[in-house]
Amino acid sequence: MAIEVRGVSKSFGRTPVLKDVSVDIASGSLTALLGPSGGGKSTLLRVIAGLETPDAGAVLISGVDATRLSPQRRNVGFVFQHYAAFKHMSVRRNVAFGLEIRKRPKAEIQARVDELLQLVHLEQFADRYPAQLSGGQRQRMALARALAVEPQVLLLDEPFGALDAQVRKELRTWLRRLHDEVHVTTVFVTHDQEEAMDVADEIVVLADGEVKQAGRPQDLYDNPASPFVMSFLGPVTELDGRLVRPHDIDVTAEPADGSTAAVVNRIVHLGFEVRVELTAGDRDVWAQITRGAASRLGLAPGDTVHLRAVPAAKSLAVADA
Ligand SMILES: Nc1ncnc2c1ncn2[C@@H]1O[C@H](COP(=O)(O)OP(=O)(O)OP(=O)(O)O)[C@@H](O)[C@H]1O
Repeated sequence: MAIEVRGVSKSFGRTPVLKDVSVDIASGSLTALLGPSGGGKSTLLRVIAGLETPDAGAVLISGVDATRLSPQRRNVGFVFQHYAAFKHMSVRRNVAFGLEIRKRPKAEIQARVDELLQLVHLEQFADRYPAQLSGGQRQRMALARALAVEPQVLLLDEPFGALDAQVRKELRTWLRRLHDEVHVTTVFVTHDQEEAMDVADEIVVLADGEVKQAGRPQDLYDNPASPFVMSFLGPVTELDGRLVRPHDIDVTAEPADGSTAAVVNRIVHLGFEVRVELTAGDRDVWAQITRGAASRLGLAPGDTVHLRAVPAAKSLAVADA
């Protein structure tokens, strides 16, 4: 179901946390709310869920004004970072919980829970207790529980935030696949741009309570609306007063039209790529080049080289920051 957030504002005391926020979330999409800590992501998610009431503006779910509806009546599933499972209940009972309180017939519950456990690859753990699962398995159980009642919308607040990097990566791939199977409109909060780029169809960049930009990951990366978005979505460096992506800088031994001389300080080999740290005038700058390019140039600290942004490079004036 599509979600429309229209002109939502919310303050806690005198502090505005959401300022006239409007967001369109397409039906069946997987959308990331991405931004720095304290930017208002969780608050926006809670407003969509009905756990917070906005001071102004509206939330429409599937075209219906849900602003004054209780969370229960919005038909949303919710998963938090520190998911609280029922410790004394088996995985199966945890997943069944929402269906049991809705007094669904036993056979239906059993069939649905089996299907969900399969979907989240926990069928062999059905009779374990939450304490006997790994963190990643517990989060998958939380997702199965949220999906059990067939929500129209799934809202995930840093669902993998507390897990280590490797498990996070596995779970986000898994979430993407799950979403491709069930297509429930999903919004997840993250402060990790790589996670957002990897998983989401759409990214909404939220900072200081405002939507800084929204769009497809590649579009935001290639055409950031501001230096803030550009630096939030990937590495940047400054060359001649402009922000550019370090992989968009050409490093040459000889000067070229419009190039800037720079002195090599340090060369860092990062597997396939090489990070070259330099000083141009009184400014630090870095370029990311391939191993092949680095060895062709025969770079060494103290060398003077010449830098130029490649012709198609996206760059923004630093003064806009
Ligand atoms: N119930 C509340 N009462 C008072 N202030 C709050 C409340 N909830 C959130 N805030 C404040 O609102 C601001 C935005 O918080 P929010 O949790 O929405 O940000 P966030 O982008 O999700 O950050 P994080 O990534 O750290 O979770 C913060 O400054 C926070 O301290």
